[in-house]
Amino acid sequence: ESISTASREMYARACEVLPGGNTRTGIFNSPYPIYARSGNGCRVTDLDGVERIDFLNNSTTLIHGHAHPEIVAAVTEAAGRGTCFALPTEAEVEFAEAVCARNESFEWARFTSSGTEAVMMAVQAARAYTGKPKIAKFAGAFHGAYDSVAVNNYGSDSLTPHSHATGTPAAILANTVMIPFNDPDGAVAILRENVDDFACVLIDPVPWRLGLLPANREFLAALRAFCDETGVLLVSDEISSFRIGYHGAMHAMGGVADLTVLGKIIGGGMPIGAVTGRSKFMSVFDPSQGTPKLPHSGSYNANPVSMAAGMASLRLLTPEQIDRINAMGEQVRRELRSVIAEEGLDWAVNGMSSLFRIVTSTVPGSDLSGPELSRLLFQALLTNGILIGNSGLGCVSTPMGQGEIDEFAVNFKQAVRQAVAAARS
Ligand SMILES: Cc1ncc(COP(=O)(O)O)c(/C=N\OC[C@H]2NC(=O)[C@@H](CON)NC2=O)c1O
Repeated sequence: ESISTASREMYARACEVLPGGNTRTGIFNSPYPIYARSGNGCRVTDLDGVERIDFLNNSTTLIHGHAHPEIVAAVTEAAGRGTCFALPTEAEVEFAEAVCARNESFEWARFTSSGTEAVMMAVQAARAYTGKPKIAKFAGAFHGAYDSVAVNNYGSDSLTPHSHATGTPAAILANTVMIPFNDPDGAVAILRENVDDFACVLIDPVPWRLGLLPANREFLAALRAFCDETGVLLVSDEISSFRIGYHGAMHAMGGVADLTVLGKIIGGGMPIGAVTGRSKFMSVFDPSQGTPKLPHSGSYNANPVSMAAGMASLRLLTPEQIDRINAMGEQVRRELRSVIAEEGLDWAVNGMSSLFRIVTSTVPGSDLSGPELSRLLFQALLTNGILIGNSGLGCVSTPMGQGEIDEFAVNFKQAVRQAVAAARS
């Protein structure tokens, strides 16, 4: 049934000028997406004026929700003094100081306008520093649209490289090696097969496309030991997982990376990406000693509006706030699990800290499994006042309180029943 008349009409209009009316694959939903009109705190309103609690927060970007007054004030003030310059600004230095203060391995930082670009620059920095061509990534893990890493990034554990970007040259796939997650012996054995060709290992310590299950400490220790022994760089992509602790995901799990990629929450809702890490590796970007090994420009790199929004976002993200949303995240996972148990379903609710992911049945052949059921659940939640990702991804934001969690639990029960009924009809 039509969830939103205005969105359906807007979608028809969009299809005249955008491929499939879309400009971001991850948020396309058939028969048409719901269009946002506005957001305020932890609630988002669509073109029909329907309000929902936003447990997706732009795929976990908006850790302080929509239109946080301090972030809006910072953006407005910065924009009023000029949105971008072909000159560096104090805002870039101040924000780099704030980012580097988050983790002792963040000696130098560098900014981009998206996480995808930051992953690309981190991989290129590893290749520039080591002179080696190959990179290793985990089968199924998502790291954005850069073609060297957009390989096996939809959750499959296949170790055979395949790209979802049709037409990616074989030479790209030849330099991207798949290794198995949380399998120290399996991963290190594959790495040793081409040890002299590797620039880096790229890991998201809490890979949400792999079900949002964290890397275990032994696994991280095995990767660190391999990298220390061989000089292969360990690159931690914490674009989504940095929020799990004040010093980031690797730190929270006892690991140490050589380079760390950041994005999403550090930008306060404005376009952002960052590469951080040991100065010896980051030196490939340094132009002060002559032509850098790795030139990297970008018209909006470190633009003062993103810097100001990022400063406000990090300032608001105190250890106390992180502890509070992490406790709420634990409560959300507990509430959803009890609903699933009451309904007699074998679904899982994974995640840690303020992140969660609802994974429908993993029993092979179950009629209540797979992406189709996740989409039915997503649609049912939309008609029950809740927004989560179409793959079951969600997160808690700082404007939330007990009321939102209680409302989610009640509406989730209704949505689960509707989704199961629809799956069985
Ligand atoms: C670990 C990781 N690495 C790199 C990126 C890319 O950063 P971006 O260019 O700033 O989007 C991301 C970005 N986003 O992941 C979620 C993304 N992927 C998606 O498929 C959909 C998920 O919707 N449920 N929407 C999204 O925004 C990431 O999580």
